[in-house]
Amino acid sequence: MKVTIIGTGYVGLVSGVCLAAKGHQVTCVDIRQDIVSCLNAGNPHIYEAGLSELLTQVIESGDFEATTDLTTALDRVDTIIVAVGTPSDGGVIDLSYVRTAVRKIGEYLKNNDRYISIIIKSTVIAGTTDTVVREEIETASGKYHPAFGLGMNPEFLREGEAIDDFMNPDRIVLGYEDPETLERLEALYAPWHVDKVRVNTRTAELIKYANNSLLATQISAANEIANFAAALGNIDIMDVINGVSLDRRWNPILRDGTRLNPAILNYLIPGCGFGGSCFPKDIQALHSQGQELGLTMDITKAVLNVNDVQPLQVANIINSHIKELSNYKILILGLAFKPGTDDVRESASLKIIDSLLKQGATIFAHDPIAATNFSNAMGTEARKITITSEWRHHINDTDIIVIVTKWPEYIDLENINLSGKIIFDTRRMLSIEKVTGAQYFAIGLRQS
Ligand SMILES: NC(=O)c1ccc[n+]([C@@H]2O[C@H](COP(=O)([O-])OP(=O)(O)OC[C@H]3O[C@@H](n4cnc5c(N)ncnc54)[C@H](O)[C@@H]3O)[C@@H](O)[C@H]2O)c1
Ligand SMILES: O=c1ccn([C@@H]2O[C@H](COP(=O)(O)OP(=O)(O)O[C@H]3O[C@H](CO)[C@@H](O)[C@H](O)[C@H]3O)[C@@H](O)[C@H]2O)c(=O)[nH]1
Repeated sequence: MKVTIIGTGYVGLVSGVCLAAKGHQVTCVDIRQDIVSCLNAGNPHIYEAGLSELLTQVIESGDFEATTDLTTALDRVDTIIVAVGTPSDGGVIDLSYVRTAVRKIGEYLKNNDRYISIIIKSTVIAGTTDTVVREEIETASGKYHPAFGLGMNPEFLREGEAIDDFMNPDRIVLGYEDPETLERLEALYAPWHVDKVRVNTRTAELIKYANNSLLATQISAANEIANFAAALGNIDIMDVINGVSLDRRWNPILRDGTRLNPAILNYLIPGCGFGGSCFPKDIQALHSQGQELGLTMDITKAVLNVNDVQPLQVANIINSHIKELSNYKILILGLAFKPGTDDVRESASLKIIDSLLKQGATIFAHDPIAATNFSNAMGTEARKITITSEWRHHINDTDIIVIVTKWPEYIDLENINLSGKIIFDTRRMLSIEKVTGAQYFAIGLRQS
């Protein structure tokens, strides 16, 4: 099947190469010529494990091409996927990229009588595809749905595991407003044999938000209890979480007496808050849409409130031992919002470094792949910190080491003599007993 994808970021590019690897002929469109040139040369502009190899493979098989030429890309296909960004504009979803992309499709349809299905993959608030998207296309084309098709196929990939998530999804949600579009979605995902959920587009949209919101709610709830444990003292929140997770409703006991160990139990680790390109903006968008509907959205608001201040726990906990940080050298390990990605959007490191700089600390910072993106995100403030590619060289020279991103290489800290230092493990990466000589700090742990 031939398919065009508009927007070639984390989602559009990963979807494009994976659909091509499954045998579809994919054209990816982006407005940025630099991205398109890199992709056609086989070089992804983002980091994802396995992406580079898969891109080379699908270019060589002739199943993948990138272009800035939307018209030619539309000439080739009857199915278009829209995967442009939907950032937050002061807490409200910014649909301008989606509007622009679908308006251009509408302008194309004005002079073209083929039946084209437009499928939104971008995360958009419930009711967007069957109102905003439909109206943009109708206004620009002068044609009315169902003269064209409308679908919504939310994406659930996690950065760092994006290829594997796309190739082996938990389920595929096929949102549709007309039977022809459902047929095309079925054909597109025919190579995948997993649970498929067939619903209208606004249900598909809300499945995406509910999924992210319920995960984020659990993170904030766990973080609040972690802060409680630390405030009371002499409790390690990990012992509490372990105790709770033996409830059979969290972790069922199988007939042979073993446990099911659901993935959520490895996922949920109290720390310095959720970041990334999705949770913060999506939870904000859900909150503001709920308020527009006249709802108070109290839980959603609380999830955001807890998360906003959670990175500041790092400075707070350090300050409970050291009041004045201006003579201290601090090494921040990890700048990406999570391991396996170079994405720094809403990374906890941004807030942690900002709070420590305000106290006059000297900051060294390391990330194996996200340092350049982080520097760009900090802007002129980046001049106030030293970004290093050799974190081990700075150990002797620093007083406090803060692990913010769980990059596997930082486990080496268990084998390094850290005498006299503070190690702050915000991701519970290290075994406390293996940290030699250092004072071990973590969220949800205050040893008396
Ligand atoms: N990043 C993730 O892990 C993830 C996972 C699931 C869903 N999503 C959702 O998918 C959407 C895309 O996210 P992303 O992280 O891939 O975004 P991104 O910012 O990485 O990529 C968006 C791309 O769209 C391009 N673009 C913008 N307007 C365009 C236009 N009119 N024509 C062609 N290209 C255009 C941009 O140049 C950019 O390359 C968002 O709605 C996001 O919420 C993201
Ligand atoms: O107990 C936890 C678990 C996660 N996080 C943080 O939560 C954020 C999100 O993590 P994760 O879900 O692994 O990464 P994303 O790549 O942002 O993926 C989420 O957002 C995507 C975009 O919507 C969805 O597609 C995925 O299903 C959803 O997991 C990261 O900052 C994590 O460090 C915590 O702070 N504590």
